[in-house]
Amino acid sequence: MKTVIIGSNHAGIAAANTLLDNYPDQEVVLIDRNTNLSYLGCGTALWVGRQIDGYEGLFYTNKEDFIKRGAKIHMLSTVTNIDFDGKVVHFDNESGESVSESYDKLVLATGSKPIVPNIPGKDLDGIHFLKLFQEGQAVDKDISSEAVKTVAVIGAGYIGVEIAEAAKRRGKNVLLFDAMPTSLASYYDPEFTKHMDKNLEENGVELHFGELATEYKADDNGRVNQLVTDKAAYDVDMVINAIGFTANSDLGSEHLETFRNGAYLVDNHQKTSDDSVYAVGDCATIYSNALEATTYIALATNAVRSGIVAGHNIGGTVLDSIGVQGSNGISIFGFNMVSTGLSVAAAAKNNIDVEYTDFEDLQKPAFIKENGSVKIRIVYEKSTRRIVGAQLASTEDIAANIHMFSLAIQEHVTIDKLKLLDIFFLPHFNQPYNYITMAALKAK
Ligand SMILES: Cc1cc2nc3c(=O)[nH]c(=O)nc-3n(C[C@H](O)[C@H](O)[C@H](O)COP(=O)(O)OP(=O)(O)OC[C@H]3O[C@@H](n4cnc5c(N)ncnc54)[C@H](O)[C@@H]3O)c2cc1C
Ligand SMILES: NC(=O)c1ccc[n+]([C@@H]2O[C@H](COP(=O)([O-])OP(=O)(O)OC[C@H]3O[C@@H](n4cnc5c(N)ncnc54)[C@H](O)[C@@H]3O)[C@@H](O)[C@H]2O)c1
Repeated sequence: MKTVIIGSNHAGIAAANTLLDNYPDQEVVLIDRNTNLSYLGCGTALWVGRQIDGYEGLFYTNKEDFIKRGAKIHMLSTVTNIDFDGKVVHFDNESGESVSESYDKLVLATGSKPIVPNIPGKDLDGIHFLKLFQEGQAVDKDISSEAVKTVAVIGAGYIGVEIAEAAKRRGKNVLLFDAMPTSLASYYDPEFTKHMDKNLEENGVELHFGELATEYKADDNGRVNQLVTDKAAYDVDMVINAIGFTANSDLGSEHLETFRNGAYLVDNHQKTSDDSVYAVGDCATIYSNALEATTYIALATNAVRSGIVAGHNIGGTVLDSIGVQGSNGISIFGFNMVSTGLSVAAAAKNNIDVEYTDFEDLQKPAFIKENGSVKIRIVYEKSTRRIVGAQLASTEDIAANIHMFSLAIQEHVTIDKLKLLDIFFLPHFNQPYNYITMAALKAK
């Protein structure tokens, strides 16, 4: 059995690893247009902001490793066309020749592409995106220039907020814009984002929310020097666009069924509408246990798990995807936020009638000196009382809490089941009347 995988980043790599590690008879071919594989984009802001020494540690595998394990891998090779009936993938290889690979099974792991703001001046010099390693290098180079004093970041989602912090850490004036009235509006309710907004402001990031970029203007050399919005004009030396990703499904969208954003529609084996074709990671849909529906969530964590599921099903072991909660986290200037499932705002947008319960308390008993306050919100469906989301914010390390809520959503746990849940107590870590128990007990 020969499997061709198009795209060898997180999702494609996970599918390839699963096949190579578990099914020795499988012939695996990887094709990718990039020079590198396995780049952890999550490290870009850490590297650009000089919180880590360099980018070298941001790759976890390479071409040679796949060759050693018996796979064939074509890097710098762009797939131009797929003959789904004849089961052949056509691509331009590293030498520029048009070549092909036949397949028994095909895995589409072509990921996502940044959404481009469609405004005048969008192609000027000094305007960046932040997806590929090479784009991270370009941003780092520009930020390292003395001439760049003011950086505008368009989009205050995860990439925008993280790179705004990085640019600030490099001593730049940073202007952060978003169409929404707060940062991180897709992940948290305003009661939580207001703390992140305050944190950004206190650290010198200038916030411009509810303000839309309408034009980028250039100097005589064709480099951006002004950002015009629906409210004002700002002199800037560099722009970073981060207004979200969309699925990169150009190769198969005419042949395969797709979701409303163009992502390949897949079943719980990651199989598309073509029996021989699987799709994984950011180019595919995913099942949300909170929504109880198919949706689109571009995250590396989902990419890895979907690659594993596809790999096993292709290899011959039936493995059902268990769906996801879209769990995510962010840490900015020492302030941490994590969320899973639906916020109250996201539930409303999806016509799910919810209640929520909030609580705020110190992480540890007051007699412990190093201690921060934690704010928690648990969101549950009114009719069934199943938990559909949770959000936490603190200067404390609260990250691991969210995994429990992720499992609760996956397993349809009700808010009432959480009230007397056995949660250990040790003053080094938490309180006997801890905020999870207290929030659950307070639920209406
Ligand atoms: C700056 C940044 C920070 C992030 N931080 C986090 C984080 O902290 N946590 C998290 O969970 N997620 C994070 N993400 C999201 C995460 O990186 C993506 O969800 C993940 O990369 C998706 O993996 P993928 O393999 O599906 O797709 P991609 O990473 O998009 O890879 C797709 C691959 O397909 C190749 N390809 C596409 N078309 C073709 C073609 N025609 N021919 C050949 N090859 C092709 C591309 O070259 C690429 O290598 C971050 C993303 C960015 C950009
Ligand atoms: N910490 C993490 O887990 C992490 C880090 C980086 C990226 N990612 C993932 O990568 C993907 C891409 O990240 P992203 O930050 O580009 O997307 P995002 O969806 O997190 O944020 C996009 C932001 O852009 C705003 N926006 C949309 N259109 C706009 C417009 N015309 N003008 C101004 N603002 C506009 C939205 O309101 C939103 O706040 C996401 O799926 C994200 O979850 C995750």
